[in-house]
Amino acid sequence: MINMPISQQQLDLWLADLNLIADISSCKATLLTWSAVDELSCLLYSDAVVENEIQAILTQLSGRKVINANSTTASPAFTADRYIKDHAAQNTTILDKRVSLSEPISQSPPLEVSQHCTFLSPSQLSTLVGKAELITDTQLHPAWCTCTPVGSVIFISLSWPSETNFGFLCFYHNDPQGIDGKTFQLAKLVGESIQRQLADILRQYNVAESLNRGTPNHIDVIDLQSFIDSFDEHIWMKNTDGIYTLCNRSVEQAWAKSRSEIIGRTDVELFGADAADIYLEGDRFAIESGTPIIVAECLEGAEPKQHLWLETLKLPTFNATGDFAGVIGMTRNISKHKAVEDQLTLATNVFKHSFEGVVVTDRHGNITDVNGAYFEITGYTREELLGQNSRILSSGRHDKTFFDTLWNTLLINGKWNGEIWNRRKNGAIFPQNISISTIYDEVGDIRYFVAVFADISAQKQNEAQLTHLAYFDPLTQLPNRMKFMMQLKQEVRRAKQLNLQLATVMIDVDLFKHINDSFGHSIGDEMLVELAKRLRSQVEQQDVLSRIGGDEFVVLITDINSGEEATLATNQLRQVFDQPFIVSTGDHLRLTASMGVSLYPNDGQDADTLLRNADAAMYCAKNDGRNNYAFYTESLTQLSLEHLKLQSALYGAIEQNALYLMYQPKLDLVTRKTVGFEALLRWHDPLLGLISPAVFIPIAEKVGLIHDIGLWVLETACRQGMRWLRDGKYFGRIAVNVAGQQLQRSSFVDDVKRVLAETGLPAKHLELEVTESVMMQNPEVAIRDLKRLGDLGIELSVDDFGTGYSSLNYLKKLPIHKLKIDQSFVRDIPFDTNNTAIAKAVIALGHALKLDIVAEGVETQEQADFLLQNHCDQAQGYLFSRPQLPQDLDKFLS
Ligand SMILES: Nc1nc2c(ncn2[C@@H]2O[C@H](COP(=O)(O)O[C@H]3[C@@H](O)[C@H](n4cnc5c(=O)[nH]c(N)nc54)O[C@@H]3COP(=O)(O)O)[C@@H](O)[C@H]2O)c(=O)[nH]1
Repeated sequence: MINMPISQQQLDLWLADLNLIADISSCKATLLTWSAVDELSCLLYSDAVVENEIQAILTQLSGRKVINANSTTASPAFTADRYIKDHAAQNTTILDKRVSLSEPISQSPPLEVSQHCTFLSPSQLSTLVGKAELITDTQLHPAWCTCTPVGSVIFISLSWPSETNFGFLCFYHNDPQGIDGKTFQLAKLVGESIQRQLADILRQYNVAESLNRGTPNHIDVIDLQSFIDSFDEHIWMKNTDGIYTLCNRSVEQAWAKSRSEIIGRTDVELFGADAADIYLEGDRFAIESGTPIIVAECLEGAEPKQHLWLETLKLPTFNATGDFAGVIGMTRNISKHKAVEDQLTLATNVFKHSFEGVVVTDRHGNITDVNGAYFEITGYTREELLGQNSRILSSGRHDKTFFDTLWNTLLINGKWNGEIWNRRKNGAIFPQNISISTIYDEVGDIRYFVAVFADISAQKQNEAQLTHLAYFDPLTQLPNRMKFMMQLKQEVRRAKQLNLQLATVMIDVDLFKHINDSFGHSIGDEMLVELAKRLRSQVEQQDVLSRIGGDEFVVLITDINSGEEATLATNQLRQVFDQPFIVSTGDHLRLTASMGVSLYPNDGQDADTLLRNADAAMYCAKNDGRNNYAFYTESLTQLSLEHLKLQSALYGAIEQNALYLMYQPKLDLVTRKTVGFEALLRWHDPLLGLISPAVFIPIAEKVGLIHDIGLWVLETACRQGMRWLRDGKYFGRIAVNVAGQQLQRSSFVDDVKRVLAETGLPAKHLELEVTESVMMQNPEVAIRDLKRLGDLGIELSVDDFGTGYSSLNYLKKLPIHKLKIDQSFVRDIPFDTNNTAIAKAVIALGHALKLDIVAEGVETQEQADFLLQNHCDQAQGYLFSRPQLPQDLDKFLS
């Protein structure tokens, strides 16, 4: 601030100038000044000026409330606003030149020193009055159109030499075009004159100040050299001709010249013309401004960090009579300061441009600074945040303990890192990864906290998606096995605590593979999605439904009180299969499922056991003919363990030659002659021993090995038949058992043809035994395929007849030749009246359909006699022969 008294005499002169121009140009004039509190007021005005005109101009130029509009006297001490203007640095070895205008000390109050502004040459100084504008018609000017009653106006800005604003010189007329270019020229002349007088006022003030200090005594003068030599700073003085008259030891060292080489010389002589120009320009500015200035210069080193930054204070000095006596210079090394400043700039830029949000709070958590990223992320403006407590962002997601731990860690360790959910201005909560550091003061007290955070919403979303993928089935969106197990474990814990019961229901869709094979996987997927939907609709909200495998679902029923309730719930689940599934092809497809139920706590105390036991029960249901459900019993555990062992052993059985065939003769009951042999598969595992096909065939079907095994049996049996044929042994037909899955395979007929072709066995020596239930599973397909096989010359028999449900309608359509009465009906005949009746009925039925009847499992003569008496055609059983290896069958071969 410049706080300078202006004499009444000076004000009178300026007023005279104003009146003169006003008279000559028939206009009105006013001189406006800025006050210490940044308010524009009227200092002087010419005759005929009216108050509301000044008011309008003041309002226009200051754009704010004005004071003292009609004052005609100078304020004894007024100040001017700061005016800062930047000029680009000149491209010389002196990289940066700045002039800081330190103003002289006034009487009262003291002036503020070090107002920084850009260095200006004397010629540039005159441009301070160049901020002049002539507006010939205020009504046509967008900024001035409201400034009635002023019609035309000239305004010229005035400054102190330090570029500190002084005020405005205004000439105006009430009419548009009332002011012309000539008045503008005159006005600028008056402006320049006032500008020069302002510089004189400042200079005179300085001289008066110096005189006030008194004359230096003799001792001061003689000790001057010693005095200045004691400074590390370079101190020198040049006279009015620019000749060095004084320098200290630091100058001699820095310039590598002795005092005698410096004193009496000019800058041109010492440093050459180019450098001298720059130095003298600074001197001139100090001289013309009459105030101290600071020039910063950089002496370039090889690398930026070797640059030497110097700052020279240039003070114009005056003798006792107030005449200019020369310039004193004091230079100090500001490289360290500059480095700190650079670091500060760098830190500021990092703060400003960081992608991470940065917030600085005081030790009470009140926000003192935020960077751009911070308010972009939070949605608040800087103004809204400053002074607020950082709690403003609190989402309410974290409890008191969380924040207690955070603050304790901060206080003890000085830093904390973690994830916090905060709330944006728009209310949305978002996760952030945040690092908070404590900043201490010199005595170790907490001064600030600085928090740097990244918005990790996107990362969280990705994580959530990955978690969803890890825990949910993408097709049905149901929890997967992993998620189900977690929930089951949790529910078991809860059930333990609250003494509750649970039911785990394993659901396996029967023969779902055929849907995929026959209709394609996308139809299969459609059905699974629909099935998931139907199952969901049957379970209670608190129950858990999960898809744990391709066609396997599991339901956890949490609220049951007894096994009966579990039965009810399971039956309800079964209802979802009642309706056909209408797929996108328009087909109405039906599904059935086998279900197994295990109960907590009876069937297992933990999640793994419960699931395993539900699985075992489900297999039991499956083995019982599918489309069924079973509850777990303890014996199932042992069974499923054995199944598992067998299952893995079965995979290597073919390669290890552990499979072989035995043959059981079939005899004509009348002639007792051999009519054929049934090939019966045997598996002797080196570790598990002899395993019955009744046990391992269903396992082979379950694990998908039945096709390979079935083909192996067919090939082996056909080769045996060929061997007998080659040996000239008559054997009738070799009967091979066909599993349900084999027959359902679309390539089955072609496989049989290929085996016959490869082995060379004529079809007339082959018989295929298909169980009644397999034929009835898909009678249309069975009729089609069996017919093709029959057409080849192969005989077909219905195995285990009587054990399943045969539709007579289909039976008569099937291209079959024989019915085999199941051994369960042969047992105990003729003594068991039921079996006797059934056996008779089957024989009658078969004969009615023109089929041969074979009784299996004939063990006694009574059975054989009964069958013969009742016209059964053929028989096989232990009575005649057990299944034998081929080499032991010679007596049955003719
Ligand atoms: N898909 C295939 N199934 C096959 C194959 N080989 C056998 N099997 C089926 O396994 C079941 C058990 O067979 P197995 O243990 O061989 O038992 C058969 C005979 O050994 C037995 N049998 C014969 N006579 C008597 C007797 O007088 N008493 C008595 N208790 N058992 C006797 O009966 C079974 C004959 O079965 P069947 O096929 O119904 O004629 C069985 O279901 C076989 O079908 C194969 O390669 N593939």
